[in-house]
Amino acid sequence: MSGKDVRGTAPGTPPVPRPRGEALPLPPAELAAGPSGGDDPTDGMEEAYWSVYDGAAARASLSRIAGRLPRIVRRIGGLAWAADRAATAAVVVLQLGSASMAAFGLMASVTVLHELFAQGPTPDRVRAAVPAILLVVALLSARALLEAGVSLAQARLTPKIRTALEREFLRLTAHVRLEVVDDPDWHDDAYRANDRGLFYARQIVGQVVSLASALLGLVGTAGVLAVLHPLLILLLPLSVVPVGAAAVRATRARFHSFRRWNALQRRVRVFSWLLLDQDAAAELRSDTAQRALLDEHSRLTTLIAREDTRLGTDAALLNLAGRTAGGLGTGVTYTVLGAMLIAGWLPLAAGAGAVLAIQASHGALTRLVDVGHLVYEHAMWVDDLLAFQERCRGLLPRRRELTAPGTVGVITLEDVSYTYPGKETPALDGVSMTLRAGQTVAFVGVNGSGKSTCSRLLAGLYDPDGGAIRWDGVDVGEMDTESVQARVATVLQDPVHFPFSALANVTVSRGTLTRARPREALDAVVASGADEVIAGLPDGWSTLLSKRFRGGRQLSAGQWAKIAVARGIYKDAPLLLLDEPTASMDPRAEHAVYRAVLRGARRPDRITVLISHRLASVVECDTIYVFDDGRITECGTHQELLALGGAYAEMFRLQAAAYRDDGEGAAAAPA
Ligand SMILES: Nc1ncnc2c1ncn2[C@@H]1O[C@H](COP(=O)(O)OP(=O)(O)OP(=O)(O)O)[C@@H](O)[C@H]1O
Repeated sequence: MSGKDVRGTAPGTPPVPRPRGEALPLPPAELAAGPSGGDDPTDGMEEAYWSVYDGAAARASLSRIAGRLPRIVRRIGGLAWAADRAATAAVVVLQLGSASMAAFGLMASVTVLHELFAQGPTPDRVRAAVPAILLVVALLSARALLEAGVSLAQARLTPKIRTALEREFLRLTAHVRLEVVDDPDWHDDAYRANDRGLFYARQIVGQVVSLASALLGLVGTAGVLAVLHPLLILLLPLSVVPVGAAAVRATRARFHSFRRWNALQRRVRVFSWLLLDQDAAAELRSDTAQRALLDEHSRLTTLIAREDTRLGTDAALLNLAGRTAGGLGTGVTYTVLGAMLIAGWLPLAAGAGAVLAIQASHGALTRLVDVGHLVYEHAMWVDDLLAFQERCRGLLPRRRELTAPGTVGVITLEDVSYTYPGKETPALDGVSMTLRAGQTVAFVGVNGSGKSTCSRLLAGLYDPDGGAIRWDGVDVGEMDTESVQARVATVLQDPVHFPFSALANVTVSRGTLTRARPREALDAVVASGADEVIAGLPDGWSTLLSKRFRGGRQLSAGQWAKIAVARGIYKDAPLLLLDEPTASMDPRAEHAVYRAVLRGARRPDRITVLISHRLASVVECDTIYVFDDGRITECGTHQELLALGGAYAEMFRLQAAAYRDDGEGAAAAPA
């Protein structure tokens, strides 16, 4: 189709770039700043789908919590075991030991009381009680030592679990397919998992240990009570269950609240970040936009504060109701105990021992309910984090035995189409082309015509919905995705400004910040013109390229562009994609880059694709593809396309006219 208008437009009737779609209506005079401050301030904000699968807390009852706790403990135990077996075993053994000491201590205390309440003169009774008192002291000391051991083992275990989870979380989020990252729902999930899941993962180990300690303490003291009189055990729940129920209700309310407020919090963070961000600082000031942003930030935080107060008030009232009911329960317990003593069911010494044991059981059971609900709540966030990680595992790029070859002779696109998730019209629609090693090709066309999308498909960042991309006849869809990405170097117009040294900014394209190939690094920076930039830095290659750190340097946009081109060249890939890399460079620098990658240093084993709006820079390309509305409408050499007199010829003349120095300039350009 060389030299032809693939839409069949007759030469001489140039399809001048035109606006697409309906005529745009006037915008409204007033803008909604965001969610309103009505009953539900998240009105109008999309609820993320994560809330659908994670509504368990809102329906939590005591029995449900009790039913789930064993599974949670097993899960956290599994994480702990995987992180550090020795420390996990130590926590379990020492915890069991500490609980036994507590139970024996209580029994010894009952013996002390028994001796003190026995018949006979007081000095004799005290003397008789001394061995039991010494035993109590010894047991309590042993318990303190064992608990210190638990804390030490826990201190070793907790950071390991958190680090392992965080590492895995970042590994997964950094590797999921690119279109996943474009999905706002995924961002909600990732934000929540990062903000809450990782945070609670650190706390939950300690809480599970406290839960186990409370449970073991309860078993011990209940055992002591059973020895004194079995009826006493039945009285216990009276005083603590109401408190626990109130705590569970408060948890449920908190969870509801967070679910509603997650999206809002994220919005607040966006404003805080914009107000803090160094890159936004200059524009913020020149637009005098600080006040508008601060106003919106303050409006949102006021809504959040109001909700926090409502939540706190509800929790306090619930707590009060729970404690009142709990107090009544305790009153009933002691009344029954008194009645048992009066009826002679219990000797006085056993009654005093029972008071001690009831108090200890009461404490243990309250702690159990309290920590149990915390563990239940926090485990949901940890579960949520683990579920998110699991979901990310299903969103990773394709893994295959077959890897992309180190060199490629011909890349073909056969009728390739691609539609972005959530969009109805395709960004690429039936694109075919052949790219040969040693060639430089250009993609040109109006904004939004599909050039970058096509280059992202070539780079293996997206998979086509239809058609195929082949490397020397082999479908890329059969190859391991990351191996394809590793064989393509992409340079973007807005490259990432890595806050690393100048050298690491170049070497990062080969996946390392610490190792360099000196000769190749130098060649790459010379080719891109970054050599002069680096030579002008105080510490040369070692200069940190970020003002955020002491001693760091800030580069200009054009200087960053040169570094980015060097990074692309240094990757030494068989396919080099340059997506408007020179837009911010000065004319001399741009010229030098084109000399390096397009003319002088053209490599026989490399395919170079250049996307550019400056048509003067694509003149020497072997083939120029003209994109329009996701399709290729023309292709050929510069001369062929000029002769065709289509969209390319029109755009070229338009730009050329702007450079004419006869004073007519743009006025001479066709309308
Ligand atoms: N990440 C994305 N998610 C959804 N739609 C996208 C995304 N990126 C691009 N698009 C849409 O796909 C179409 C093609 O965009 P693309 O970036 O490929 O155009 P382009 O020719 O490179 O434009 P430009 O010259 O402005 O860089 C446009 O309608 C654009 O809005």
